[in-house]
Formats: sequence, structure tokens, C-alpha cells
Amino acid sequence: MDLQTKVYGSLAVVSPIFLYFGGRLSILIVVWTSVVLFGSELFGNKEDEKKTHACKCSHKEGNEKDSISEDTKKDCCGGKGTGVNGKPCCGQGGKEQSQQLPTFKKDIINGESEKPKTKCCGGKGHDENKHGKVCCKGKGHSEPKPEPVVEKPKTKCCGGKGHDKEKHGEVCCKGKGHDEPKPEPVVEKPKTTCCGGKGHDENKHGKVCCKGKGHGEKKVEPESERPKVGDEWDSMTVDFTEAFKPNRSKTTKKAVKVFTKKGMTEIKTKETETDGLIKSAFTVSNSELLDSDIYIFYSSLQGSSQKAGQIVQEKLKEVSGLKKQPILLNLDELNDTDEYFVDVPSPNSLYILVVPSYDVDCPLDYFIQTMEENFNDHRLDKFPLRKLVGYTVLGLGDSESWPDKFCYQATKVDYWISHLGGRRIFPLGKICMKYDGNDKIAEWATLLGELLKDNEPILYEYDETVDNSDDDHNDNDDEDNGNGSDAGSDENVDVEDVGGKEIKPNENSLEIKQMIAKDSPTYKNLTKQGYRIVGSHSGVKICRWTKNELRGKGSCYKKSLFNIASSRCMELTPSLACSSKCVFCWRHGTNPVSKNWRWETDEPEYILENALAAHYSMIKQMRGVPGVIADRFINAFKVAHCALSLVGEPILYPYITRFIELLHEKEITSFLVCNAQHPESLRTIGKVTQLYVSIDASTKEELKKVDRPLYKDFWERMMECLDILRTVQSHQRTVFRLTLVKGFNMGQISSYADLVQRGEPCFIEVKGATFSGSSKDNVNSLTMQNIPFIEECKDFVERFVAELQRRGLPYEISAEHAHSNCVLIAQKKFKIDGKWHTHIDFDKFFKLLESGENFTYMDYLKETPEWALYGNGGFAPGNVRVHRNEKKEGNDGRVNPEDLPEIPIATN
Ligand SMILES: Cc1cc2nc3c(=O)[nH]c(=O)nc-3n(C[C@H](O)[C@H](O)[C@H](O)COP(=O)(O)O)c2cc1C
Ligand code: SF4
Repeated sequence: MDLQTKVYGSLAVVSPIFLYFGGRLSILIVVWTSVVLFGSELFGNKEDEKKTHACKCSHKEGNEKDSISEDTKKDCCGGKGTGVNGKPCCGQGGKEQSQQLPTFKKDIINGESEKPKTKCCGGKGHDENKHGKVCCKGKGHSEPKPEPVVEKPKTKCCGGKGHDKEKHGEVCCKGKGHDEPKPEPVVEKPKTTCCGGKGHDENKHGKVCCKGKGHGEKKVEPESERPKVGDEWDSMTVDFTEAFKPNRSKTTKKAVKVFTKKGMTEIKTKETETDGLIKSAFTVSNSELLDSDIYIFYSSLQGSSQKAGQIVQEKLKEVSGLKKQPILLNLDELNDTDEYFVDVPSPNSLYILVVPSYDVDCPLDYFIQTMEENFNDHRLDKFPLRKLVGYTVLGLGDSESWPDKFCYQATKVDYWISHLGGRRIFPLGKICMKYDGNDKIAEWATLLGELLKDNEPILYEYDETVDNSDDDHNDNDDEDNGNGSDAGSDENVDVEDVGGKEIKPNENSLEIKQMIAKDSPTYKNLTKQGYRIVGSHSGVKICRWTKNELRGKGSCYKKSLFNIASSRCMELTPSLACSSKCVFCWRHGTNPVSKNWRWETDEPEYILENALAAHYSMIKQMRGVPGVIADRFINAFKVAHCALSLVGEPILYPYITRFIELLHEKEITSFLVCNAQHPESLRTIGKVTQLYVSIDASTKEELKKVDRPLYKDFWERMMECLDILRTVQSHQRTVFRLTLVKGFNMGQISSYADLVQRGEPCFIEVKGATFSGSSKDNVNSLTMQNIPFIEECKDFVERFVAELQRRGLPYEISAEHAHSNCVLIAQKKFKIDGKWHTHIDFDKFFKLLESGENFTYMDYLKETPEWALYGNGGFAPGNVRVHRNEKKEGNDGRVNPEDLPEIPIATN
């Protein structure tokens, strides 16, 4: 009986019983009837199963429904046409059939129409709608509910309960599931590093966790927080000076020079940082940029630079507060370049040069060449363009076609103008006319105009080493500031400060190093600059005045003041290392610094012998130089004087006294200059022809600023030196050397008088600092703004002497050498019978030495010649001063030796 018949039949029987008996009896009858009728369906019918499995179906085709007749089906498998639990009929044919079934996976993947047969859920409760084709009690449900044919990873089950697809996605969270995450927008993101799984706040820290090496993906700063200058200007290919770079590494300890546009009275000295850059402001320019006479020079072959000049002019005209209209001039058509680049049209001139670049001949070549010639012409003021208020250069070029020479001529122009003393007030602009063009020119000009208005200080050069305040060597007397032999240090690295950390000698090492080892970068640097290194710590260099005098072009100030013959003077130091880092030192930044002697030591005999040999070999090189005077050339091979200064601190050399004795034995006079930091050596020094002490500032604060001494007790050391001059060394011919640096040490005249009162020197030599450029090889931290004019020096000297006299100190101005901005103040005792005797009688000096008698400076005096007296300029006879005008008239400035009078060279 099939199930349908049973159901209908039983309903027919049960209904009347219910109606007739009602209640419990009806229920009993119904239960019994159900057991009888549905027992096999409810509990399984062993007999049926046996029957099915024992099916005698002989059809090999078994359950191949399509290929068998309905009659056969009825016979087979108990008449159901299929085996128990969805299995093929257990007859032989059925088994064969099952092996031919395609795999489920394959069906799904291939989307084939033929489907696998499903397994049965024990015949009950299996809800296809809910579970798909296959029952979940067997190994079934292998045929899931048909889904859109999209390949998906298989999901894992949540134990069959509680899995909320909406919430968790396809995969259950109890299994290893949820590996099919809820789809996210397809945006590729950098993988983030986790903060240990907690506390990482993306908004705060950006994408990457701070516990890992994360936070590498930084939060983008709001516009306002970014360093504006760099951002804005990068795109302009504007070549910024170092001074404009923010956030320099702390270790480099660089400070900047700060120039304001205010007058002298407004000099500021900032000891504290304002923006991480400013350390100290020490000098000023004289005028407001808005008051200046602006000249825009252009050079052009094809017109774009001319146009650019016009744009700049128009933009500047728009600047509010500009007193005078900018003037546009064609550089190539100037009647006389010297009118603008040797002289300047007004003391208030500001130059803007707009220039193209050509790698072929162009008019600009001539201009650049002229600038270079001017720079190298000794007859000219070396820094004529310091008279300018300032300058800037705008270069036009083509970065695509000339990538390596892009705006190279603008760079050259900028270089020479600055070397001629010009002060760059705005960075060199480089504009590619192919990509940027006139818009960028306007942008550059607008910014220039803005900055003309701006009253902020102009930073344009770094002071190389400043910041004594926290230098280790200043805080700890035991520390040494040198760097050993500096061997192995980088050539471009400041040898006294490598990466901001001073290298200390290995305290445990017994090895004594050489100060300047042959393979060291310092050695290379020094030799490249014309020094001859003698042994490992001494050096000689032929001085430019030595060369000048050989050529009849003038002598150094010591000729005027003291009678030394420059052409017979050897400039030497037995110690290239120094214990100060003076701002005006021409070698500052490349010579080693140290408080004490700590190197391998050469013998004084060796040094002198080899120094003379080196000096003579350099003199020999002069033999082919035009204008060298034969007599002087020959005499130059008999060195008469030795200036123990050059660079470094000569008195650091432990055998300095012996060395000076050796000089004297060879009848070479000694001019020893020391820095007033080594009283112990000064006390014991033997007889010197002339003994200098540098007085670089008159107060403790200024001295620290100017000399940047290594010793913490630098002021006390200097005071002790002054006491030694007044007492132990009072027999010596002593000189205070004052090097005037504008903005540094020209203020406190009364304090200078205090020092004179303490040291009682014979002479006070006041000299304006000289500017030795700011090339890579010369890191002198001064600029032209720091160099006083002769009038300023004279004014200082006159006020100084007035103060000395007011105090009753016996000093007067005696001699001068105007060319070197040098004036000599002398004790009145050198004015004998109304005549100054500041010169030295060298013969007498050696005779006295030879005699072995005690003698003093008063015993070897010589009258000062008329030409050297104060007011007479101090230009030594026997030389020809070359004036610019003479050159114009056709005189090439060369000296005819026959025209020269005899030079009064020193006799020994
Ligand atoms: C023959 C020639 C050579 C050039 N050489 C250079 C070069 O070496 N470097 C550079 O940056 N631009 C170079 N330029 C591109 C010019 O400097 C650029 O076009 C500029 O705007 C020309 O200015 P001007 O028309 O005012 O004379 C060269 C252009 C020419 C035609
Ligand atoms: S004294 Fe100095 S400046 Fe003068 S010639 Fe000698 S080395 Fe040169």
C-alpha cells in the first residue's frame, strides 16, 4: 500500500471512531491504527529493507531511469525505482551505475546540466528549500542550493545555529570561519602594522600602528603646518641658500648670520632661537630695501630675458612703499660695465640681474669674464660690490635640452657678484622657459617684491661653528676639541666638528698621532690652498704681500709700521692647530683645534730647515711672473723676518722658544702672534723681536662671540696674559693687535682702554678685518658687512686714543697703512725728540742678542719714515700703486723695474 492510500484510508477509519467514542479511547484506537498502518515508515521496515537490498532486479542499467521502462522500475528496488537512502538500487546494476556519477565539485564548476543524485534524509524532514538538495543527516547536503554560478570559497558552518549571514557574512564565526569577509569597497590599502591590537587610533596616528615600526604612513599635515617656503618654492626650481632650510640637524650646530635692514643702531643680538635657525644676529646693512635704487639688468639674445626683465620691473612697480621706480638696463649695452660693477651708481643701489644661459658664445660671456677679471685684479678694490644694498639673479634657461647646463651662466653671475662683495638678498631663481615661462617669472618677481617690503632679518650665511653655549668643550676643561690627525674624516667635514660631535682621543691609547697626517683631508685641503706642510704640524705659505713687493706693487702694513721687508718675510706656523675659532680667521673651519699639544712633535731644527726650503721653493715659482724685480727676487732667498702667525697658535708648539732662538741664530727676526690663551707658555717665552697678543674683543661676552675660545676660563687666561706682558715680559716689544670686525667688537672703547691699562703694551695695532671670501675652501664666517672701511677704523682709533689720554695713559697715533685699514697707536716714549721711532733696527737687535746682555725694546728702535706716519697713507717707496684710471689710459699696470726707486729692505 502506498503512503497516500494509507493516509486517506486511515482518515476514513479514524474520523467515525472519533465521532462515536470521543475522548481517550479514540486516541488509543488512533495510536494503535497508526502503528499498524505507518509502522514501517515511522520506525523503518526491516523486511522492506531486506527486500530492497535483496532486490532481484536483473537490469544491469539499475536506476538509469531514462533507459528503463516503468514496469522494470516497479520491479526494481522494491518498486521504488531507487535504492534506500538515495543510494542506487543495491542490485548489481546499481553498483555499476554509481561509479559513473560525475563528481559534485566538477558539476558546480563546470555548470553542467547533469546533476548528481541526492542523498536522502532518512526520508523525513529534509526540506529542500531550506537545506538544498541533499539531506543534512547523511553526509549529504553535498548538493547545495543552487546559487548563481559565481565561484566562491566554501563557507564553514556555525554548528548549524546562530550564524547570522547579514551580520557576519557568509562564513560562521564559530568555525574557523568568517574567512569570507563582508565585501568591502575594492580599494587597495597599505597593510597596517598593529598596535598590539589595542589603542591604535587611525585619526591620531595615521594608518600604521605605533607599536610596530608603524606610523610610517604619516597623517597628512594641514596646509598651514607645512614649511611654507620650501613647499612653495620647490616647484620653482629656485636655488635656495642653506640659510633658508628649516630644521637643520641638531648635531651640526650651525648658526646663521642674520642681517637686518635697519641701521647700525638697531643691531640685534639674538641668543635664543626664534624658529630653529637664528642663533645670533651680528651685523646689519645700512638701508631699507624699499628705499633703494633698483637696477634690473638683463642680457638677451632672443628676447625672453628682456621680457622677463620687464615683468620683474612691472611687478616691483606694484610693490607698495617702493620709493623709486626700478630702472631696466640692457647689460650688453652698458657703455662702461665698471660704472656699475666697479663703482656703483648710488650708495643705495640694489641690483637684479636677469640672464639667460647659452652654451655657445653670447654677450653674457664677456660680462662674466669681466666680473672674474675684476675679482682677480689686485689693483681694484677687491670687493667693490659690497657698496650695494644687495643683489639677486634670475636665470632663464631650458632644463630639458640642457639639463646639465641648465641656467649655468646665471649661477656664474651669482657667484661672481657675491665674490665681488655683493650681498644676496633673494635666492638665485632658475626658470625653465620651456616648462615654466613668464608665469613663474612673475611669481618670482612677486615674491621678491614681498620680501623687499618685509622687515624680517635676512639670513644669508651660516656661521660655521657657533654655539659655544652648549659645546662640550666649553663646559668641560678636560675635554679636547681636536680630532686627532683627522685622518679618515670626510674631506668636506669640518675637521673640528664631525657630525657635531667632537672626536676625543682614545684615553686608553698610548698612540700619539700626527696633527696633519699626509693622507688626511686636512693635508689635502691645506696644500690645495697653497700651504706647504712641514713635518706633520707646521706650515708655510707665501704671502700675497711678499708677491706684491717682489713685483713692486706694495708692501704689507708691517713695512709701514715696523720696517719689515715683505719680500723677505716668511709666514710660518709651527702649530696648525689652534685653541680658538675666531670668526675672522681665514683658515677657520679647516685647521684642527685643540687646547693642548697632543701630537707627534717635530724638532725645531727640522721645522726651520724644511720651512725655509719650502718657502724658497715657492719664491722660485715667482721667477716667471710678469713684473718681478730681479734684485728683490734675489734678496728673497735670504729670509729676514718670520711672521709666526699664519694660521693656528704658534705658542702651542712646545719648543717655540727654541725655534725662535734658531730663527735669531740665522738672523731672522721673529714676530710672534699669540691668542692670549696660553699664559703658561707666554710667561716662559724667550726674547722675541716683537711679541703680539691678539685682543679680539674688550669684554668677556664679545670675546666669546668673536674668538669662540675652547677654554672655559678664556677671559681669565687673557687677563693673565696681559699681566704677564706688563710684568714678566715687559722687556719685550709688545703689541696689542686689535682686529676690528663690524658688528662684533667695535663698540666698547672704554673696555679696550681698561685692557691697555692692564697690559701696558708698547704699541696698539688696529686693523680692520679682511674678507677672504666665502668659497668652499675658505669658511671664514665673515661677510663684507663685517669689514670696516678705513674711515671707520680711523674714527675708532681716534676715539680710542682720546679715551686713553683722558685716563692719562701715554699713547698717541703714530703710523698707518691705509691700504690695509691699519693704524698704529704707540706709547709716547717712542716719540723721541718729536720723531716717531716705531721702526725696528734689526741690526741692532741681533747685535744685542749676540752680546748676551739684557736689553729692552728701547734699545733697537729706528725712526719711522715720513711716508709711514699717520696721515701719509703708509705706501712704501719703491712700489708703484696702480690706479684704475691708469689702466684705462692704456697702462696695463705692469711695473717697469727700472723706474723703481730702491726699496729700503731690512739689513741684518
Ligand atoms: C643655442 C642655444 C643654446 C642654449 N644653451 C642653453 C644652456 O646651456 N643652458 C640653458 O639652461 N639654456 C640654454 N638655452 C636656452 C636659453 O637659455 C633660453 O631659451 C632662454 O630663454 C633664452 O633667453 P633669451 O631669448 O632672452 O636670450 C640655449 C638656447 C639656445 C638657442
Ligand atoms: S708680515 Fe705677514 S702680511 Fe706682511 S709680508 Fe710677512 S707674512 Fe705677509
